Amino acid sequence: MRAGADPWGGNVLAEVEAWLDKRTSRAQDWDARELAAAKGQQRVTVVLPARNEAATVGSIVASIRTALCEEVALVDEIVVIDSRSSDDTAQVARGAGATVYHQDAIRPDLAGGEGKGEALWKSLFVATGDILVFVDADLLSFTPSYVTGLLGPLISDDTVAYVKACYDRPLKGTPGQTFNGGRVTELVARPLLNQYWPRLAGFVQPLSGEYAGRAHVLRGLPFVSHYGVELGLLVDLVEQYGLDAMAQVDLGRREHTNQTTPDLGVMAAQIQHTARLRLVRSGRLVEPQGEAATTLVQYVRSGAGEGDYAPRPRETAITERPPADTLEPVLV
Ligand SMILES: O=c1ccn([C@@H]2O[C@H](COP(=O)(O)OP(=O)(O)O)[C@@H](O)[C@H]2O)c(=O)[nH]1
Ligand SMILES: O=C(O)[C@@H](COP(=O)(O)O)O[C@H]1O[C@H](CO)[C@@H](O)[C@H](O)[C@H]1O
Repeated sequence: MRAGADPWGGNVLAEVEAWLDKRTSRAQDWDARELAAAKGQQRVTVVLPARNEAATVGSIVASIRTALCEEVALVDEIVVIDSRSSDDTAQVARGAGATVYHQDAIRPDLAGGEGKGEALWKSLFVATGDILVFVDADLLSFTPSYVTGLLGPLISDDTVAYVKACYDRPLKGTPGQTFNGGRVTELVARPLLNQYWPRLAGFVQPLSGEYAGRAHVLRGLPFVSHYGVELGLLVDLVEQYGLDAMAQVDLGRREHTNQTTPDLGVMAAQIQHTARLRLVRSGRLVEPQGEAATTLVQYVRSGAGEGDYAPRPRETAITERPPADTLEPVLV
């Protein structure tokens, strides 16, 4: 982050200001061929969690395979975790060159996990990379520079454990805007992080679905289910490894298949539950009256007549998987 005079005006911690200068880079700062030469014996796995992404997963996988496996030997493995898709995500991903696993077929002895966080946690049991790069499978703006940029800080600096993407996030239907996307980021995650974890206030896109980390670090962390996974990882990483072990890379622009606002309401609740449970765990919040409600009642027109609405209860409870390294391996 190239700052002139202090643009922050003392509004962020001095540690964050220094971190932004030291640990922020851009995708164009990193060259795939130079990284391929520099990575040495380290293996790189790109993991795509995918639920009903047949329309987009194939082009993302093919783009990575062509540019970063065939043309430049930077990526060693492309894994797609089929997260209970009802379309032909798995077939499309396999046809594009990915190794596809169904999330419930990985460690079936460990039943009961749900959502994106479960898909990512299960990937830890099958990905063979020393460095894992996570990329959403619904991206409409993907380029191989997303992967190269995320790998740059990790391959070039052993003291970096985790790298998060940042980018402009336009939202369909609001031309000319660059920050209307990331609605849950702007309305829920960023306020929560600024209030309770100000050391994380330097992450421009704390919920971005593109990030990378050292596999042994990720296997030592719990994974929150559903959409709590990104916030949970950020909080646990800064508390266990410190801010200086984390970096962010500007990938330019990110467009993806946007969910509806009510569906993002469920995501928001899951993220709020994640933050609340981290605050309770650290003793910063006391819940005298027991658990917070996990049913979110939304409303739809009942169709019966003016003013008639039907409640639409949505479950927002989260669970958490323990660090993968704490589990006994199973003999197959
Ligand atoms: O239960 C789930 C929910 C989501 N995803 C994947 O996680 C990524 C991000 O999810 P989504 O696009 O729903 O979130 P958004 O980007 O809209 O916030 C996408 O590749 C999804 O296919 C998944 O693997 N399992
Ligand atoms: O950043 C956000 O607010 C949400 C929703 O983005 P949009 O409002 O649909 O652009 O998207 C992210 O959040 C999820 C929860 O952490 C991540 O899993 C997604 O990968 C990410 O796209």
